[in-house]
Amino acid sequence: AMSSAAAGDCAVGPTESSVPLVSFLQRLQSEALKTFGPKSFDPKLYVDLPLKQDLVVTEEAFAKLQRVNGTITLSELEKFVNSFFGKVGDDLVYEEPKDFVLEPEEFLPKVKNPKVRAWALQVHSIWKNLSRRVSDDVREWPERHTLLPLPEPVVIPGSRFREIYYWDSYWIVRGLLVSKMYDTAKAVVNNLLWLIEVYGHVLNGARVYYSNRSQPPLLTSMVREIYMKTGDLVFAKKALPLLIKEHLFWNSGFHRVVIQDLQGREHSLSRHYAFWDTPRPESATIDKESASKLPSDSDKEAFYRQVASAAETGWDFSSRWMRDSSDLTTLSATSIIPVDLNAYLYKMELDLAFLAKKVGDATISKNFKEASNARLQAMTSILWNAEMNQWLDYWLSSCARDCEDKHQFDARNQNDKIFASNFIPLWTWNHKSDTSKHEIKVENILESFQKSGLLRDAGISTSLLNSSQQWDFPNGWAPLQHVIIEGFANSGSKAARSLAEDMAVRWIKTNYVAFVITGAMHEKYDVQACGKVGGGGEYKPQTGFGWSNGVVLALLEEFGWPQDRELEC
Ligand SMILES: OC[C@H]1O[C@H](O[C@H]2O[C@H](CO)[C@@H](O)[C@H](O)[C@H]2O)[C@H](O)[C@@H](O)[C@@H]1O
Repeated sequence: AMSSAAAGDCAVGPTESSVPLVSFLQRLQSEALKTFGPKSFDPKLYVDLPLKQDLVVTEEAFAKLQRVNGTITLSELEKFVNSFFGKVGDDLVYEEPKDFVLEPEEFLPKVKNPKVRAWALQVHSIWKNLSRRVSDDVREWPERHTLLPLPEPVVIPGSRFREIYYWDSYWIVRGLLVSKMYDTAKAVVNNLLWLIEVYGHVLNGARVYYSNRSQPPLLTSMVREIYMKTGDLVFAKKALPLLIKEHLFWNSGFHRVVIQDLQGREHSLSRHYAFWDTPRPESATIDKESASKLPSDSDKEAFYRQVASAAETGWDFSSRWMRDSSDLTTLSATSIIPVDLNAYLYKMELDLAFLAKKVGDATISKNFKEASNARLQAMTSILWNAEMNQWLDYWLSSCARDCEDKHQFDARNQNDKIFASNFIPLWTWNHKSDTSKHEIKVENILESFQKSGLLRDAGISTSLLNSSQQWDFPNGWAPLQHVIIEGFANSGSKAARSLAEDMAVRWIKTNYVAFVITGAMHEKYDVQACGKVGGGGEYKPQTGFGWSNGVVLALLEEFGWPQDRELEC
């Protein structure tokens, strides 16, 4: 057994170098922690501060600040921050979305209950609060900002997440489509496409310090959803080459892993891998503290890579990526072939085949259909577990000499712990073609889900273990509810559709009750009781909140709400 992330976890690899502005802001961040103390300290705030003057001038003034016993005094630091920086968040200015109307035409036609309609309209109106555009200052002085100069208006998750995020955007787009805000949805996507143009992949978020990694890849899904609603072929055509570039990012280099099955067939699957081996700038003080017990610099570097790679999974953090669920330094995200990532990539391949066909490129379409077939085979051979009737993450047993080496399949390496992600492939599953070929039966998956213990009074839990990390029990997250509900709803089974509706009702009710109690939509909820908000993890729970709003609207659109159904729990 390996005790730390360093042991054979494929953690030595390419790294990006930090830009001078981020290195300086990180120094400011660690000084600020000394001066202000840990109470209510959010390290991200410091790397988001916009500079008023050039870095050299700011650094000179910083070096001259007075210290007492090695610590900058409170008044000195406050004065310095006020004089040399704009307010955090000033780099993204409020922008009224042009396609927002108070009550869109044909809004949620299946919602018959007036109280639910009224609340849905309130949720819809939150898009106005979450809409921004990059300030002129960022365009004029990009080197003074960690925010990237995105070309079009954005919609943010909310609170400390004051920039665009990759996978959050999928559910934001789904919600915007329900709100008939097609131009705003296209603008969100155009920004993400711009990131591919500039960096070769979609970044975790639109800050320069997020460029070392991506997040769960759902951009083709966004383009496809928008195309389905608008029929805009020009939009789809423009997106296609960049989406193909993104596919290559996830299927080459350190993201690609080859595994040979017991019949000797080779399968290519993907994993998460960040190009980073130092603390995450937005959480550097926390990462350094976590790494402090590791013995050597190389152990620390390996740990930092695992931390950043776990952030790429979107599940930061979770016992899912840890060898010992009580010890964060055992994070080993690069040693796992994740079920959800490969399900999203399977969908990416199907989406690319679909979009290519629409724009008239039969060869590209055929190539991606073949790629999707190959991934389906790979997922069935390596990740599917026929006894448990669910897909399981696969642990890579060694890194061998380098990460390009072939791995040999060993059934004991499937992780038999229950996570919500074990059921995500159902979302991308074609119940007409995929089931018959592989003897994977929706009814069996449904039974295994019902027995799993994941479904609680107020939604689907992320896992069964309370590790105090935020992507574990008892937290329920909107994106996971949505893909599992949609997976069962569209699975072709009546029983599965009925469970899906039941889960949608639980989720909508808990969001509503928490909204009434707190006046806000939340980033995560506690699935143990209706109206309870989530917790755990390294930052204070946030409100806003992009994906929660999007999922409520999307579920209401799909299932509606009868006149006589209560909204309270
Ligand atoms: O600042 C800590 C981490 O915060 C982000 O992760 C969380 O919020 C994101 C925005 O809602 C969400 O996409 C992610 O799933 C959450 O875990 C950020 O993405 C991390 O990179 C960052 O280190």
